Amino acid sequence: MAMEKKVFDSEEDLAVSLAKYIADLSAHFAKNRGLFTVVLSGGCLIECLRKLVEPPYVDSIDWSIWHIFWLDERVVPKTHVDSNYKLAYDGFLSKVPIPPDNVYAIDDTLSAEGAAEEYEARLKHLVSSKVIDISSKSGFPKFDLNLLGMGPDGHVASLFPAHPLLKENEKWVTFIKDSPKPPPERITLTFPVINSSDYIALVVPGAAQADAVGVALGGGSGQNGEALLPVQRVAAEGVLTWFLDKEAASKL
Ligand SMILES: O=C1O[C@H](COP(=O)(O)O)[C@@H](O)[C@H](O)[C@H]1O
Repeated sequence: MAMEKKVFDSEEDLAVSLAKYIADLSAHFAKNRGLFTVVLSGGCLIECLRKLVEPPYVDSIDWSIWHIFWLDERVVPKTHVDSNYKLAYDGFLSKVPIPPDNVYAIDDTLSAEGAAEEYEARLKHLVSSKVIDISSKSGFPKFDLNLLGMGPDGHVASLFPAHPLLKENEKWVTFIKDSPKPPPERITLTFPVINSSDYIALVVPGAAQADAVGVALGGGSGQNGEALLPVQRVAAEGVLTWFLDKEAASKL
């Protein structure tokens, strides 16, 4: 796997560079695949996408090829303030002409178990219809671009430090009922799926994440060499790019 680290003077500069990175990948996949599968997380990520919904990108990107998925979701209605769908819709999806049929939200009418099973079944169907590729290396679904955030404790998606779900290596989608960060019930893609992505952007602005960035990029590990933080388990089949501002990078 190739890994790049970009550190920006400000969160504004990070957002500008992230928009160009995503627009370039969209053009690349438009040319090579005719489709662009993009996974969104919640949290700060959506705010960092704000330059994509402005000129020149809002008018120059071919939004018709985009297919949108969620990295994780909270078990709440789509209208709830904690919903990652609502966050993405309000801040991004409502501002760009992605075809509504290409937006694959996690079902908010089901239990955590039910929603995870239903999303995995939907992903399998989309693999059969060739919207999503399968990784020839891992056998798991391979998204074109996975846009990840990271919490101050180093969690990514709804995969938290020292939680047994970190080691899930069969399911594509799973659920958690004891998330240390509220709300407790969530649905999440698993590490084998995340790590089969062609491109991953780890978008981490702000001083609150500095300690975790310091451990992750400083190579900190536990007694038996195991990763201390969930974010240290992130890898991409293609390229993993860290987008940091100088506050987030202050402990490097
Ligand atoms: O709970 C969550 O947290 C992570 C990180 O959020 P951030 O606000 O620290 O960026 C987020 O990526 C995930 O999607 C979300 O459900």
